[in-house]
Amino acid sequence: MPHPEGNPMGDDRTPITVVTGCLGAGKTTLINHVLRDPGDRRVAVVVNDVGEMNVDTELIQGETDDVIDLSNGCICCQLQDDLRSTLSRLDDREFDSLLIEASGVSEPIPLARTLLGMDDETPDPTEKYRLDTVVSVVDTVGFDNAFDAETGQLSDQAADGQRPLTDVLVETVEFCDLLLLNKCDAVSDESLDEVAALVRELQPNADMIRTTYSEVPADVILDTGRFDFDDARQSPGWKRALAGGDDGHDREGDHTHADHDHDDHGGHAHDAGESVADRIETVVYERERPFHPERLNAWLDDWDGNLARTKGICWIAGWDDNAMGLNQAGPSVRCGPLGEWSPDERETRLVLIGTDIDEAGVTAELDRCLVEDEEREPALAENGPFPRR
Ligand SMILES: Nc1nc2c(ncn2[C@@H]2O[C@H](COP(=O)(O)OP(=O)(O)OP(=O)(O)O)[C@@H](O)[C@H]2O)c(=O)[nH]1
Repeated sequence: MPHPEGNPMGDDRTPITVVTGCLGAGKTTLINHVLRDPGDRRVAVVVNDVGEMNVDTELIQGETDDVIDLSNGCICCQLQDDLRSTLSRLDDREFDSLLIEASGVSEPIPLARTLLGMDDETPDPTEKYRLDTVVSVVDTVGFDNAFDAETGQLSDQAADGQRPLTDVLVETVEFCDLLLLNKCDAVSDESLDEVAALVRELQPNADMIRTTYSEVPADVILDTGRFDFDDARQSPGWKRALAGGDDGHDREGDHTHADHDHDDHGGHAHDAGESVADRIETVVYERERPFHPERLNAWLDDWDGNLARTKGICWIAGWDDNAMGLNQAGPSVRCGPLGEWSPDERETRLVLIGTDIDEAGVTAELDRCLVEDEEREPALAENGPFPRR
């Protein structure tokens, strides 16, 4: 079935749907489900696996002959060239939609940039294709565990030997236009509501559908005309909070006041009848004074299980020429130089998203990490704690 409003602006290029999500989330299950009942579309599939053997290709091959295997690397980095040349080789007249299953460790933004021809490499995929939909399949069981300070299961598994899975998990949620909360059969209703509320805070824009065995009709993910790169880049909850967008934040230029979403969440009183969604909070922390590196590092080490996501820039003493990007997703915390800034730009701007955050407490903790008036600013120590990777 074609896109209900026809191709956007008469665009007759072949639509691409990218399926992202962590290892084991249900991406292959989704693709097989769609291939079993694609309507009147012919669908080709590109499957990426980081290992030498692409198991998913074998799992999908039973459903269609049109499976292209890209393995032994990730299409968002090592296999970008292979992806471009594969797409250009394919005869796009043979199919109506192309599904790309990203590996469980693929970062969605570089992959989207490749598909949108934004890296100016040849062959340019946009000659034949348009990126149509980015679906993020969320393993609700894994998500629940990943952000649980007690278990923190995902954090123990190195995704590619370097990046913790929580990073990838959060990125795929933040950069998409459709979310499938999958494995709904395997979590309690309460956990599911909690995951849904947290996912919504991380990603306020994308449509969200609860699924079991990734069961959605094909036309929900194929040729939808949903994708817009700029919208997707601006949609993460932390970006909107920092920009003072429509998230209920009061930002009156008061850089010494941590703020949060009182309107949406009804303040701090957590009585028994309060829903999980009410307990998810976003706090903005802004200061024009540098952090003491050792104290900030100790605070980062002592990850508060209630904080699911912290993102933003920090001014860290000793690193005065560099805006330091802080990126925390569950127990994974990275912080390193993002680029130079001029002296009058220096400030810390952080967004903290989590459940039952004690706003005053976390603000006071962060304030204690700042360099005091009477303290001499620490010089950049050679063996200092930053960058943290
Ligand atoms: N209980 C339950 N299991 C599911 C569901 N969806 C998928 N699974 C199972 O979860 C496992 C992983 O599913 P896949 O579809 O292979 O996951 P994937 O995202 O393709 O995994 P990778 O390719 O390793 O990244 C399989 O055993 C599926 O049968 C679901 O909704 N509920």
